[in-house]
Amino acid sequence: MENIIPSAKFNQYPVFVTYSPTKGRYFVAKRDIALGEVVLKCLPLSTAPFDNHRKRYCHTCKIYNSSSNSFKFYCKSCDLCYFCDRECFNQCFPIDQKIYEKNLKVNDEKVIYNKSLFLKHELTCNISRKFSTWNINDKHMKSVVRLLVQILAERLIEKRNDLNNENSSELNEQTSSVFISKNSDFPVALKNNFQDFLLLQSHLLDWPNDIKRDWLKHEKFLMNLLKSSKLLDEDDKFDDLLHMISKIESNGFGVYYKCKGKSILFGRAIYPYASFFNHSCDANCDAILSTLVDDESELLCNDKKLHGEMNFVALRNILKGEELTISYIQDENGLLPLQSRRQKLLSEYYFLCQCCKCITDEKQYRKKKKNVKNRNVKLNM
Ligand SMILES: C[S@@+](CC[C@H](N)C(=O)[O-])C[C@H]1O[C@@H](n2cnc3c(N)ncnc32)[C@H](O)[C@@H]1O
Repeated sequence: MENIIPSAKFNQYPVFVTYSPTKGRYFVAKRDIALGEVVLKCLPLSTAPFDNHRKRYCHTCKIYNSSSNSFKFYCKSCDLCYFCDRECFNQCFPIDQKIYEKNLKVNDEKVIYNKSLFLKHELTCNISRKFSTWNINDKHMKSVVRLLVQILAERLIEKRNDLNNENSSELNEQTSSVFISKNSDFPVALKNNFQDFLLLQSHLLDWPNDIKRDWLKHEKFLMNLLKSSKLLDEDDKFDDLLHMISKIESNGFGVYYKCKGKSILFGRAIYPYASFFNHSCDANCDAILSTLVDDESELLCNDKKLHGEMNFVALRNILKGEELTISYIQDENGLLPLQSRRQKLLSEYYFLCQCCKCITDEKQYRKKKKNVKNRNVKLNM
């Protein structure tokens, strides 16, 4: 748990990671940070739209187009991966690669097919098709397993890469990047690999029995499914998978699009480095996804290479040495009382919130309680 991520990883950003026994690892400001400043940019390790949103979510560039009923390009085999245009389709299916290379260019920069995307799809297409036979209505569980499948595929690709003694940096280079751009903005978004995912915190041991029981009901189906696709290692036990599932649950980000002023959740994603943001009920940072569309369904960001990228932005001026936090729960106006906030975080994330606001509120609550008790004692005298 004390595994601290080397600061060098965040060289370009005004942050570093440190550790506290009560809250684990967390981000701290390396210098004063101004309101609105981007403190971190990350690319997803894996993303999973909910079933009813998959046809409007581009598997390659990660755009969500709420104004489209369904994208025209998709994998007819798994019916899970949809693509906003031919260009994105060809990133995943290099069959048309020759035609593609001849005809397509983005801003005069050569666009190459994404080897990692292609390999991952090859490894998971079969399993995605078999998913339709999974008798479960829980969209949360489904999206968690979809993320798990992609993460296991990532593990296999990285392992094969090591075995083949290939230049792993070459594949890692392509792991999360969609379009390779010569003049990408500085600082560039951070990419992650399976080892980064392994560093994340699991709360499996804190799970209530009913949650564990729910997952155990599906043990046979999931183990068979994963074994048949060769995504499992020989020594993988269901318990190992449950730890990964817990990592996904405790560290996953909801991905939203905007419609009529409301944020609508369309899936989940894993951004391992971004998972070092602890929660605060008075957070000083917020996560913004480049895939967002505004009320008129117009894309806020037209640059394909930036879709799926999560930007973390300062919500106020932050002093050097301050902890950087985001909010895991929705409480826009800060109206939820201490008990409700803590209860929500306990039931959804399995931890007792120790943020500054909760600690201050708790002290006030105790003081009030003590005063009432003293008053009652006096009245009884
Ligand atoms: C997304 S991770 C954040 C990074 C984490 N501290 C670590 O070391 O990996 C979420 C976990 O961090 C801890 N955490 C985050 N915010 C916290 C808070 N306000 N109070 C106590 N623990 C917190 C909890 O264990 C939670 O499950």
